[in-house]
Amino acid sequence: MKLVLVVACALVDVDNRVLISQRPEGKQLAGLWEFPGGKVDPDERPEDALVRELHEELGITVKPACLAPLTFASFAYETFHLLMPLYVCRRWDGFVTGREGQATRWVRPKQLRDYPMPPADEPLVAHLLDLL
Ligand SMILES: Nc1nc2c([nH]c(=O)n2[C@H]2C[C@H](O)[C@@H](COP(=O)(O)OP(=O)(O)OP(=O)(O)O)O2)c(=O)[nH]1
Repeated sequence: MKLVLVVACALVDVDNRVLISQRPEGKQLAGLWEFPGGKVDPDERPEDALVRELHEELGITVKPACLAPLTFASFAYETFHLLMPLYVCRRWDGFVTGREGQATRWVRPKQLRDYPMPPADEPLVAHLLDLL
């Protein structure tokens, strides 16, 4: 099966809340809450891909050095296998705005389970609860 590399980020604010965003209608997994991020382009460094996606999706500027690896998801979807490193980031410039029409929310770690997420993401929540 095709392996797809997607990078994702848990942005954490000063109150230890985590940013999630809702996948827009029309996309695969629409309506589910996910960590911002996206596919790594061929020849692109994962950290650079995440910096690019965070800027495109949320309008913030992040330094690659401010991305700390936390854990990863490995999940077999029907048509591809997702491998998704999850980084944590506590420092960025700018204000978070859903630039692609997506809803965004700052959520306390304990409340993450109240938001339906893609199946690949569910095991990640425990790691955030441990960390935060
Ligand atoms: N960004 C992100 N993607 C996730 C998460 N969990 C999860 O299963 N995914 C999946 C959904 C998509 O299949 C893929 C991310 O790709 P994407 O958002 O860049 O691409 P897409 O399918 O929306 O659209 P496209 O670029 O193929 O047009 O990873 C998550 O927490 N964050």
